[in-house]
Amino acid sequence: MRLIVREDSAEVGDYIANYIAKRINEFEPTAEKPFVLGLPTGSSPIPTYQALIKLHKAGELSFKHVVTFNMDEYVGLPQDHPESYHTFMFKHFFSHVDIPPTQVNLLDGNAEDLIGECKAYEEKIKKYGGVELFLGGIGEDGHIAFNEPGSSLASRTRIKTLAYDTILANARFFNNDISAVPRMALTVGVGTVLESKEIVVVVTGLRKSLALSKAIEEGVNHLWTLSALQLHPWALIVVDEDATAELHVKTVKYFKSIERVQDEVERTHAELRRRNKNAPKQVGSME
Ligand SMILES: N[C@@H]1[C@@H](O)[C@H](O)[C@@H](COP(=O)(O)O)O[C@@H]1O
Repeated sequence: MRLIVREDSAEVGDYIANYIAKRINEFEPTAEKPFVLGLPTGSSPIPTYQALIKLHKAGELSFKHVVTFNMDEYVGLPQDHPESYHTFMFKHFFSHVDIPPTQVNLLDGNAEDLIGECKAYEEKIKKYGGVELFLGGIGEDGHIAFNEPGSSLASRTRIKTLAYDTILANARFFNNDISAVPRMALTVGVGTVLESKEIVVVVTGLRKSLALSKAIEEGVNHLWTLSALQLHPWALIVVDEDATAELHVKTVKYFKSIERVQDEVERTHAELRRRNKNAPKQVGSME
């Protein structure tokens, strides 16, 4: 696992957007071989979406051959409700880029057969050959998507009852009216996320600092579902300084030093490739 620390949420957003853009561009997606991208909602990924939109408007990134799968959606909230994740995604991202709406996948929290909806979602992901990169955010209790504490680390897309803490945390989006927050959601499982080729998670703000320390400084534990990332071969967490508040100074210094060494290695390789086109493209990884 890699941890990248940036000064604030705007820098985190820029870092992740550039990272995703590089992955998509290197993949060279086509209609036959689209790039499959998993996406989250929440306030933390908004700077990433803004930075991705900027890259798109600058002509550096296209979503024409990108297929997206969102992580989760509330159950029972009308699709056009201002706080549905469907509305969120179009408002903050999809409406500003060139992704064809037919390539956007969101769970339908109003489906008559919710279990069937979850099953079909998993099947559709499989049909595309799996998710290439899953971008995620976390809740204060360390949940990834809506995989609340105690979720099976092998869980798949399913209906989930929300933890009371999450209902409280999300009440800010419903005029602080706790009773207006849906009690259930459809969410991809921890197992679904772990199956993607690569995972990138955004963690910003002091509120998330305890969850971050539990997830990376302690063992894999279903009470902090983000910790399951430790089992993944290619996981990256990008955080701001505030989110590191509960980490040991040693941990932060360690991950910062790895980033410095990796930058140096990449610069050396870029220089080698400039001088000798036959130099190997791959440099060592940091996972
Ligand atoms: N289900 C979503 C999560 O997927 C998201 O990560 C979390 C964080 O939201 P925020 O970034 O606003 O703190 O919100 C909800 O709980």
